[in-house]
Amino acid sequence: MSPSRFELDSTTSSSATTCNESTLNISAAKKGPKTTVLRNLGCSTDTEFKDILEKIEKEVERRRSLGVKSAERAAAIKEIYKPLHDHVYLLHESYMAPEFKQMVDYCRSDEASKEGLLSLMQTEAAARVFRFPVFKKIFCDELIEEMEHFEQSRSPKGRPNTMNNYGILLNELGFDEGFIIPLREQYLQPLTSLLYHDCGGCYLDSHKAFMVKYDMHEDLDLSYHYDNAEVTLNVSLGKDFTEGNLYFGDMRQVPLSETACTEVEHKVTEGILHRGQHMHGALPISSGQRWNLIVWMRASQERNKLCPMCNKMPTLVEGEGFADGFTSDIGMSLLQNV
Ligand SMILES: O=C(O)CCC(=O)C(=O)O
Ligand SMILES: [Fe+2]
Repeated sequence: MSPSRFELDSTTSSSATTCNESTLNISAAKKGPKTTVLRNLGCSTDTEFKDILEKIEKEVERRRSLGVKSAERAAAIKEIYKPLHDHVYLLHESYMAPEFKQMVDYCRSDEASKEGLLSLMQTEAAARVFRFPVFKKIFCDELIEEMEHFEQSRSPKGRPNTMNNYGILLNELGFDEGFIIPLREQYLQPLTSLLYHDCGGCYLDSHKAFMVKYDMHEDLDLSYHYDNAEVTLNVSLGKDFTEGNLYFGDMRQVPLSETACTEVEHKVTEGILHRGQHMHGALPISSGQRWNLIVWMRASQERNKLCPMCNKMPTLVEGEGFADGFTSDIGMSLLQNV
């Protein structure tokens, strides 16, 4: 039986901790040390406090309802959406680049070692950032066609996160069972076990998968950030575009002043594998349209101990589907007693 999945209680994670508690009593909060964050952000008058607290409450509510809204969209999509290419929802080896299959076969073999795998890979593009062919071009084209068909449909659309306004959440379309789960379990985990054994690569047990899309008239780039993931796969699917390379800095724990960034070219059909906590961003495209498949892979064994987003012991509430990839065997009451 698989354990239930949990998400972060957004009312108590990172900056929301201070802010949510402040909502209880603005005047009292203004006197306490917990408002330092808001003060440092320039909040000093009653009106400013009230405004910011309203915004925070709205954001907390938005995050709390994400799972339920997503499940509602998934149900509506199942009901009304007619796929263009049914076959792209089921992972098949014929979609994969031969180099990728060779790497996976090697990793599944008894003599597999990290050094052996590295010798099969094209490059280590930056520190522990690996680039290699994943899919055949024909499959990449069909997957984009399916996304465009979906985008044009009247189905509701879930966007991946606040930084990405035009991407598509793949679980809502029904990609998890037949495509992303087998890709993660049978093909990616053999690689990540060797490459990222120190950050959960051996026991990735859930994910969040989505498409990102950049276009001259829409989003052009993605700011510097880290992922809510232990390990991330990012596959360039097309279409034709210029520029839009990825860049990588250092792990998020390293101060920006001590970080030099490395630009990594990302070619269509190739995947880039990196640690979720490795800071990165996407440079603006200068023409065309760029689509990427992003799989944020999670290891509950890692994140149950330390939340990768706020670097604290997580405080959890029960969530829909994979939620944020946390699990619990000890029951909600204990988890919420923080
Ligand atoms: O656009 C890209 O290639 C990067 C996307 C990314 O880093 C993300 O969605 O987390
Ligand atoms: Fe990212």
